[in-house]
Amino acid sequence: MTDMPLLSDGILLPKSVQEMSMNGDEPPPEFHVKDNSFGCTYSSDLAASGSVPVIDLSLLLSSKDELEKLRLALESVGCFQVLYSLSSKAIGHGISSSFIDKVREVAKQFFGLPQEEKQKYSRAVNEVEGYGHDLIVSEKQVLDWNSRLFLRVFPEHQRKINLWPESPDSFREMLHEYSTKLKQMMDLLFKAMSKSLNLEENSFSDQFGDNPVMQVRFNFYPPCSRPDKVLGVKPHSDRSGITVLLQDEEVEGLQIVKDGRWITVPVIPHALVVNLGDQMQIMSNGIFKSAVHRVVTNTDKLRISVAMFNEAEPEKEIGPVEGLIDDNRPRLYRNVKNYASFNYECFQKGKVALEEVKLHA
Ligand SMILES: O=C(O)CCC(=O)C(=O)O
Ligand SMILES: [Fe+2]
Repeated sequence: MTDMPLLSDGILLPKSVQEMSMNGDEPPPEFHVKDNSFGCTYSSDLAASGSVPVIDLSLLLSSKDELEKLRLALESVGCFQVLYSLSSKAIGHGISSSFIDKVREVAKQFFGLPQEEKQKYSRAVNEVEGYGHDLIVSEKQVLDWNSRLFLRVFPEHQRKINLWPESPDSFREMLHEYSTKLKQMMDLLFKAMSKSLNLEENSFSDQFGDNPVMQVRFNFYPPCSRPDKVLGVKPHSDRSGITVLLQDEEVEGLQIVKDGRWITVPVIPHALVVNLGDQMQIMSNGIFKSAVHRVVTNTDKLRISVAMFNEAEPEKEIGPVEGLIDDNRPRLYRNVKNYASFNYECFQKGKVALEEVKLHA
């Protein structure tokens, strides 16, 4: 690692994954997966195309069966796909397939810009927002084979608009519209999740506060010559309440753990993937599972995904909802504030945040 630039709190490899991919370079050892800490062996042989429940958003608040399907999905894998209808009127949140095509197109155009242009939005040291790659912050860390653009979208007054690309032209407008629509969808999902557990509709959203944080992450995974050794994203669970993920329109790569095995989340037209995050696992007193997931690489196709995350206002304390604590199910987690920064501290120490907030009997 001698000729790598040394930053005050992290090391950046001299070449971006995009450059290495274009040159056909062998990924350096910093990217090689050795093992993982989630009890699943890293082996692509284990990955099977398994089923992930598909839920119709337009039925969620009116159909008991659909609500039951949601609850079962969240109690088992913490992941489902949600169909947004082709007709925007049918749902009310106004997501049409042509708008989804636009989001994908704009994301593709951004990642297709020359490196110097994208560097304009590159993040400052120790600041998570902006365009960039993994920094090495600990010796044990294995790097992810991706570039990404990470931005805060809500609360609106906290947007760092100078980090929002000016090119392509429609980027900012698209992102504002996309995040507004997804906020509505997340509100609806929070209500449905409460209802599915026989709780008051606002049980989860009240804990998130009036101005919950929302962030977006545009992920770009270039082809990789060693998919047997290198992951697009290592196994992790999201720190969010929920994550709504727009997968690439044709290239699969996302896998989740189901019954101790990795299964591929298939690409379904007109569907968004919903992953439950740690904050919802905490608020549901462990009834809902934060989905453990990863992204695999492939040798010849690039893949783009767009992940939208919500989290509680940092100064609000979150914890298990009272109605979900009883003698049979004692309180599993302590209350916690600012889970985002707590999660990052744990990551730097090689610890799992969700384990650290667990109450041990
Ligand atoms: O690219 C994907 O499918 C998933 C990305 C992901 O897990 C994340 O951004 O947290
Ligand atoms: Fe994730």
